[in-house]
Amino acid sequence: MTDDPTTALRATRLGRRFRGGWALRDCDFALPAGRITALVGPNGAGKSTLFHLATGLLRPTAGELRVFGAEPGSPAARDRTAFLAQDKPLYPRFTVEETLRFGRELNGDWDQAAAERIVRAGDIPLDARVGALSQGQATRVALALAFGKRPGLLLLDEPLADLDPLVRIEAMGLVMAEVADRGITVVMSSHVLSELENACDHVLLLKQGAVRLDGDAQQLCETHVRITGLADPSTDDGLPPALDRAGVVEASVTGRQVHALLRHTGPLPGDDRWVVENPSLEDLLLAYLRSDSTPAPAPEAAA
Ligand SMILES: Nc1ncnc2c1ncn2[C@@H]1O[C@H](COP(=O)(O)OP(=O)(O)OP(=O)(O)O)[C@@H](O)[C@H]1O
Repeated sequence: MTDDPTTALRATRLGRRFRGGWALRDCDFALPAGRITALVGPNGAGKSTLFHLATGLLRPTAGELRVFGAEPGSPAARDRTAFLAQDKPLYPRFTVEETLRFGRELNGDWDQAAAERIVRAGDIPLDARVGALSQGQATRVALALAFGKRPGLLLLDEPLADLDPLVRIEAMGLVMAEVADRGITVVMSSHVLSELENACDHVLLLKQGAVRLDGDAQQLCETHVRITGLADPSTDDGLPPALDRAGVVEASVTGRQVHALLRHTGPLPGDDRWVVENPSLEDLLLAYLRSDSTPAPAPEAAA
C-alpha cells in the first residue's frame, strides 16, 4: 500500500479494546514525517497502547494504523521503526560492545559509527557490562541501539522518565541532535510538558482514548488566546454574552476577574476590555488536559 510520504503515522477510525473497555476509540490523525510529535495525555489516555499498535505488538480492534503506508509489524514497517520505552530491552550480562554487535546482527542497515559515537560521547567503556551501568548510561546505550537501526520513525514512550533532571536534559539533547540532521520522525510521549515546548513541533493530545488536539504546535498556539478581564456579571462564566462559547477550552472567575483560554483568532467582543495573549505550548496543553470539553474548530480552520 502507498501513502502520502509526508505522513509518518496515519490512524483511521483507530480503536483498541481491552477487557476493561476501549483504550483508544475512533481516532483519526496524521502525524507529519520528519517532525517531532509530542504525544500527551493523562495516565490511562491510551498513549502506550498507541505505541504498541504502531510497533505491531498489538493489533487494532477497529479501524487501521499505517506506518509510512505499511501495516505495523510488517517487515516494511518494522525495518523503519525503532521503539524505546521506560523498561529498556537490554541484556545485563552483555558488554556494551556485545550489545551493539547484537544490534548489528539484527539489523541489515546498521549504523555502527552512529551507535559507537553515542556511546563514546557518554564516556561509557565498550567493555563495561550493561548490568553495571547507571540508568542514564543504560538509556544512552538503548538510544545508541535505536539510532544504530537508522530508523525512519523513532517512538519514545517516556524512556527518560526514570532519569534525574540533568541526565534527562542531556539525553533529550542527544535525541534532538541525532534527529536534527537525519530527517527522522519522532513521536515522543512525556508528562514533562515544559520540556516539550522547545523539543516538539507537532502535538497529539489524547484523553480517555480519544484525540482531543492534533496539529502544528506553533499554529495551535497562534489560534488560541488566553484572555483576562473584568467578569461580565450577566453571564455564569463571566465571559461576554456575544462570545461564541464553541471555542472556549476553559474559563474561571476569581474575584471580579475572568481568565479563559479560547480557540480564537480575530477580534473579540469588547476587545478593549481584555488582556489578550497567545498561550505557551505548556499553558495550552495544561488547559486541554484540565478541560472536559473540546472546542469546535475555528471557522477558518474548519473551512
Ligand atoms: N494489556 C492490557 N490489558 C488490559 N487493559 C489494558 C492493557 N493495556 C492498557 N490497558 C488499559 O488501556 C487504557 C490505556 O492504557 P495506556 O497504558 O495505553 O495509557 P497511557 O496513556 O500510556 O497511560 P500512562 O501515562 O499511565 O502510561 C488504560 O485504561 C489501561 O488500563
